[in-house]
Order: sequence, then C-alpha cells, then structure tokens
Amino acid sequence: LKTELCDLLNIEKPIIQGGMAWVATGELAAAVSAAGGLGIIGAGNAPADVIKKEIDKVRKLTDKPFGLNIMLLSPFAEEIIELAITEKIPVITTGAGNPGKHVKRFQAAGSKVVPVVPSVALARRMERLKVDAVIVEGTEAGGHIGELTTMALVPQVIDAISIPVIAAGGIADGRGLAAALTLGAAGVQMGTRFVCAAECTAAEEFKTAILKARDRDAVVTGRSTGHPVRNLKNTLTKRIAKLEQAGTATPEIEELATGRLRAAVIEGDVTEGSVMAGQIAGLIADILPAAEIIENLIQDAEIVIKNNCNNLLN
Ligand SMILES: O=C(O)COc1ccc(-c2c[nH]c(CNC(=O)Nc3ncc(Sc4ccccn4)s3)n2)cc1
Repeated sequence: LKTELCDLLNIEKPIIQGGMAWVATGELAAAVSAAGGLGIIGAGNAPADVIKKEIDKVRKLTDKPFGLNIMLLSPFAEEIIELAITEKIPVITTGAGNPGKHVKRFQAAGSKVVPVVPSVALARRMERLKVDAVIVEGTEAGGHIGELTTMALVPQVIDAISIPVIAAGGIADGRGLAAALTLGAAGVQMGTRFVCAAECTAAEEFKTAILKARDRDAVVTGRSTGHPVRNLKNTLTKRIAKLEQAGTATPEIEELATGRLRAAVIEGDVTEGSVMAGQIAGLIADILPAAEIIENLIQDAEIVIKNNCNNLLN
C-alpha cells in the first residue's frame, strides 16, 4: 500500500505519528520511522537543548527519515526553528499557528515542510507559500483543535489545493486509513493511537486512561480562551467547564488546559493533569509495539479496500 506521500517523504508506509508535546520523544519517533512510517519528535513547549537530545537519540536508533513538530505557540518556537534548520531535519511539521515566514529557510536547508491546517483558507495559504504537503486535522483530534470534522474538512481541502493532503483526527485503525485514502488523502497522521505504543515513554497512567476511555470521554475545554483543547474528562476538565459556564474566562483556564499536560504525561496525574487525547480513544484497547500498530493498519486497510469496496460494487 503505497501513495505519493511515500515518495515525497521517502517512507515505506503513508503513516505519520503525530508530534505530540511531551509524548513524542526520540524513542517513539525512532520506532515509528524504523517500522517504515514517519516518526516525529514533538517540540511542544520545550527549549532547544532538550529537543537536541531527542534528535540525537533518534539518529542513534535509526537512519530512516524522521520529523520534528514545531508548536508555534511555544515560547521557545524561535530557537526550535533555528535548531531545525541547523540540524537539517528531514521533515518539519508545525501546529497551532502559521509557519508562513519560515517555509523558505526550512526548504533551503533541505527539509520538507508539512504544516497542520484546521481550515480550507489556511490550506490554500500554505499552498501559495509552496509547502510540500498539509496535514488536515479534524476536531476529533486530541489537544489544540479546530472546529471542523475530518470527514467534512478533508474532501474540501483536497478539492481546494493540489499538493498532497494527510488526514488526521479520529483515525486509529485500518478502516480509518482506508476511509482517508477513499476521500483522496495521500496518508494519515495518528496521535492518540501512538500514545498507546509500547515504545511511547508517557506514564502508564496516561496510557491506561486512554484504554479506559469511552466514545464521549474526550471533551473540549478552553473555547472561551480561543484555544480549544480536547482532553479526557476528569476533575480538571469538570472544574474548567464550571469556570467557563460561569463566564469567568480567566488566564487560569488557559494555564489549566495547556500548562497541565506535563503533569498528565510525565507524572501520570490523570485526575488534575490535562489528558490530551482524541475522540478515537474509545476505539483503542491495547498497547502494541509501533511496528505492529503500523502492520495491522496496512493489513486491515488492504482487507477493507479489497472486500468492502468490491462487495459494494458487485
Ligand atoms: O495563524 C492562524 O491563522 C491560525 O493558524 C492555525 C490555527 C490552529 C492550528 C492547529 C490546530 N491544530 C493544530 C495541530 N495540533 C496541535 O497543535 N495540537 C496541540 N495540542 C496541544 C498543544 S499545546 C498548546 C495548545 C494551545 C495553546 C498552547 N499550547 S498544540 N494546529 C494551525 C494553524
């Protein structure tokens, strides 16, 4: 199962692991890249020296291409951008902002640039800036989200631009990959599914919270601050919801949502931490090695495409 994305990014399988803050470390990125997908280090809100260590880790573990995700709301975004250019990272993805003014410098250093976009307008703007592809992320995703669903947004972006589209948000098995390819996407990006990879270094409590989650547990907080974030329902989200219902939109809500991610991922505090995860958490029931996650995805997608589609046509 190959697509134009495989040629563009020099990967065997059109599967990208999301560059999640605190979660996407060198170990996880290396395991996904070694298995033929594209592993991505998540810079999140970390400083350059911390991320440099993760880059060195990946380069020790595999010589396959890998990526770095730059979260543009990070206070350290500028130094991470300089690090990415110096390190000649094969693929750079960006989130939570517009990477417009950096695209040319990234590409001059030999990097492919693949921004996440939450709308058709931003996808069009990125194409005009000559980025290499876009990740179209639906509101089903965990973390900082847009308002449109993957099912509605992906085909509209595909009709609006001519560079490859990667579908993200609500995808965790072969059916999701088959659906994305049927919509015309060149591949998929998965975050929540790879949190439950054996090589993921997130706290066991964080992974267990995802395994236990049901369909309606991935709720959105922080709409009142303009930075909506999807996380699993817990004491923290209930407290934020009360503050927002009372109309007391305070900086505390922003801090609560994004400042508490580390507590959940690193310390395993899944009651007062921000357990960022997508709506697909309810589908994930096992912790598997990254290579198995990828193998299952490809095999199941090929079965769906061969069987379901053919039966429908006969
Ligand atoms: O500048 C503009 O026009 C706005 O552009 C954009 C607006 C939103 C996005 C966007 C949506 N989703 C993504 C990719 N996903 C993410 O970025 N997910 C994230 N999860 C946790 C994060 S940590 C955080 C979150 C909020 C505030 C501070 N820190 S970032 N990017 C991309 C571009």
